[in-house]
Amino acid sequence: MKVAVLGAAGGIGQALALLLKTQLPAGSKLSLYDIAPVTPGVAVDLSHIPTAVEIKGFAGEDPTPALEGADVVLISAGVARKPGMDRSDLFNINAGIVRNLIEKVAVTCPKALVGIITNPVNTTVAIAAEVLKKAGVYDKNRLFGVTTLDVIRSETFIAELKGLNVADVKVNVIGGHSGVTILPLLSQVEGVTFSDEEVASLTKRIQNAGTEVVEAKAGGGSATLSMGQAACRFGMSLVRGLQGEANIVECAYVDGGSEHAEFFAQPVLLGKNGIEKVLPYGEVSAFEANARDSMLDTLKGDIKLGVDFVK
Ligand SMILES: NC(=O)c1ccc[n+]([C@@H]2O[C@H](COP(=O)([O-])OP(=O)(O)OC[C@H]3O[C@@H](n4cnc5c(N)ncnc54)[C@H](O)[C@@H]3O)[C@@H](O)[C@H]2O)c1
Ligand SMILES: O=C(O)C[C@H](O)C(=O)O
Repeated sequence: MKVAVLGAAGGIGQALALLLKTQLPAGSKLSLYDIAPVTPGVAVDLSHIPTAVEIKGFAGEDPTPALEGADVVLISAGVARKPGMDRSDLFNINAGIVRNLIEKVAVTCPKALVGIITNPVNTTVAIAAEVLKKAGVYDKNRLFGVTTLDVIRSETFIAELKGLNVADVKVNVIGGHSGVTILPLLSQVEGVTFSDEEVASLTKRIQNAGTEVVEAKAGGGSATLSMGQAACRFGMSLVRGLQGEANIVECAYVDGGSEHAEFFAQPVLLGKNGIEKVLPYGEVSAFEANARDSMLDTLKGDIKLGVDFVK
């Protein structure tokens, strides 16, 4: 099993690489790539951790050596928000970065499962899909926008509010990954009830949680450590699915034939070929149905921006 992290010298990349070095199955290979010259050094640093995961780091303009033979590629390369910015403000820089990296993925490891972390996810995933289509290697079951941070935030905040053991809290988060497009399905959480006020305020907190971190870091970036954990959880789920483990389900932003939009975050069953099955997200409350329908213009606009960028 080989996992490549692109953007590996960054805040997310380093945290993710550390977690993968300690959690990937014995015998795995972990390859780190970033334009930053420090990247081989990051790999040397991590290589001193005693796990049976072989790690190599690559810097420079060409990610090809890091991508050769990769089964899973996780991409966090690009710039992060500062206070006052929206995720869409990152489009101008990150769109080109994702396009260029995916062009290399298409040539070097077209069968890899690709998880896109780089924002704006609603748009960068559409960019990746168009690039892969252009190269003739698009497989909708192998491309994912990583929305796991919305899921772990929801689990954490629900457990805090209701005094639950966070390990017992499971929640689907559907839609996309920005503002109103993030929709936690609180009505489905087992063993708790929420008042209307709690639903409204908790939904808002989950939707604005990225901004909560951006403001707290006061110009020093956005979520990196919680995102490293979220990306590791998602990456490990991809790996476990590839290894044939049963019942691996995660919410992700995928081209899953949704009736709502070309890309939509919802639960998917993972397996040896990526998505084995797109799962229904279940019954929703009137509040959730309204929030879902109201987000669609925004989400479709975000997707169109990505499609038009490549066309
Ligand atoms: N999906 C999510 O839930 C989520 C959560 C948090 C952050 N993000 C996004 O992830 C991205 C990275 O955030 P971060 O905090 O790690 O930023 P960061 O600035 O700490 O790291 C980004 C890294 O990307 C590298 N990079 C830039 N251009 C590159 C290229 N062409 N090839 C390879 N590497 C390149 C930089 O050198 C840097 O090391 C941002 O776009 C951020 O908005 C997404
Ligand atoms: O908010 C951001 O800009 C980063 C990330 O998308 C997050 O949700 O924390």
